[in-house]
Amino acid sequence: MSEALQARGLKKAFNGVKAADDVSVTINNGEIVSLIGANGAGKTTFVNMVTGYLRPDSGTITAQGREITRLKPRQITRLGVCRSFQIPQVFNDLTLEENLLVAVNVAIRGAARRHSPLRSAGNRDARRMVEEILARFGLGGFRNNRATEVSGGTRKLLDVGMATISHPRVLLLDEPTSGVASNEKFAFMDVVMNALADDDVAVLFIEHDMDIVRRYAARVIVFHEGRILADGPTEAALGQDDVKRYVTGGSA
Ligand SMILES: Nc1ncnc2c1ncn2[C@@H]1O[C@H](COP(=O)(O)OP(=O)(O)OP(=O)(O)O)[C@@H](O)[C@H]1O
Repeated sequence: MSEALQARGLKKAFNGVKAADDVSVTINNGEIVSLIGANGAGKTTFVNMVTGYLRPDSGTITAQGREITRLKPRQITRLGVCRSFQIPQVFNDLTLEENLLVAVNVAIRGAARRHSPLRSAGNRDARRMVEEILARFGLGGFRNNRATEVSGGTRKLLDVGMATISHPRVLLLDEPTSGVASNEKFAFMDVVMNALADDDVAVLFIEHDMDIVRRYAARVIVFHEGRILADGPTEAALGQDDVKRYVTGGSA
């Protein structure tokens, strides 16, 4: 099956404000998709619903053909839909290596209760997994630094690395480049995309910087007032008149 994620007719209102108003999206395996839209357009609401942090008022969500609509975040993670947050969810007082060890052990413990190659992983496997992520995300040189001692970009790489521990089929990144210095953004995204390139993982990332969107996304989904204004190949979507008018201000 090529469908990694399918959302159908998602609706969510907060005190009468329609944060999602009949949102339907299908994402295929291996697609790199950017979610864009003005502040309050409904991007994070969509990501929160897909990852179980918010329950839609109506609509359905499936991942690899399996319904996940009412599952808890941890259950959804175990089914291969993982995320990073706008603010990195890392332990500031731990080193990068220790942060990864904690995350790997949580993943292994979760896997013990289901059919997963991680189920029988022991301490040595945990160490190997940590080494693999340190290498894949170019973090080896910072392994003994605490999370507070490294740059915003490095902390974000750690966060994204932690989100990939169980080799997700769908990875949602909420503003991955926020908090990354502007002169580091492209290098940061290069590392992230290279690290994910071999996994055939579908990547959805929320982004406000159209230079980043153009460079890394093959497809763009444009949110506006809780609805999807455009969904298609990057240049076609960004070139749409209403997208220029309501979202990119004609600059894209
Ligand atoms: N927990 C909540 N309680 C009340 N209103 C909310 C909540 N979450 C989102 N909203 C509202 O839903 C709408 C969509 O918000 P959402 O955060 O999804 O937008 P966004 O596109 O991610 O914006 P941003 O780019 O600013 O992060 C906004 O009007 C917002 O105020």
